[in-house]
Amino acid sequence: MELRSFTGRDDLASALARFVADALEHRIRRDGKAALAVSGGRTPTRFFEALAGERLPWSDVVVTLVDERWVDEDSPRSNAALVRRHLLHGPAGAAEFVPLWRPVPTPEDGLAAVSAAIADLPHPFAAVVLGMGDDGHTASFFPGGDRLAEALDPAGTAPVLPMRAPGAGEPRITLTLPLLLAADRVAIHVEGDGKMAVLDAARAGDDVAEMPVRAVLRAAHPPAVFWCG
Ligand SMILES: O=C(O)[C@H](O)[C@@H](O)[C@H](O)[C@H](O)COP(=O)(O)O
Repeated sequence: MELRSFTGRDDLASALARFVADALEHRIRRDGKAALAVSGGRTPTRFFEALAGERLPWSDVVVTLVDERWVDEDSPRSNAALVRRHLLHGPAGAAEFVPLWRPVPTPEDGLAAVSAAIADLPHPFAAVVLGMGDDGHTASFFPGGDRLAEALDPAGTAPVLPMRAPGAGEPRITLTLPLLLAADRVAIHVEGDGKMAVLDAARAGDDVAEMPVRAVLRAAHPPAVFWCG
């Protein structure tokens, strides 16, 4: 992995926004459209606001999520609601947004529709921004996840899978590893000394089932890790 360290959260947010905006501009110049997949959780808010301030041809950008909790957008746990609130406003509101949640009871019920919507996006993605949990999960690749091996299979062909895991809270839906790693640029965004300790532990071992983020750290085209203390 390539570590990019910052002294403050705002500096990190600006640099990550530029890293993503460069990738989007490049893909738009080449293909006319570009897709971006972002993570939810608590970390990305500042980055979303910085990215929303980038001058981009936003109507040529499609935004989706790396993963989603199976909750409607009124829930405080909805990643889609977070993206709408902090990224898709002002000029960035012209971007198309493809959410991963559908108003059906389970991720299995929504899987066909979500898979079709993801297949329709411009591929490969220009950029993917991942987060990381204290248990070493990334996207919804959780330790103990019921479909973890399938989601991490480098030869897997499903773009999207449901995921249930003890540490996941509600059922989830996630883009799969090969789709994410095919992106032009992959970043992992982590903040705080605790997350750096988790990253160090991940780098020190091999067992992907124990810390699934290892599958991303060891990718042939390794991610850029954006970190600040
Ligand atoms: O929906 C989610 O939960 C995420 O996409 C997930 O993979 C997240 O990136 C990590 O759990 C880190 O979350 P925090 O930023 O809240 O620590």
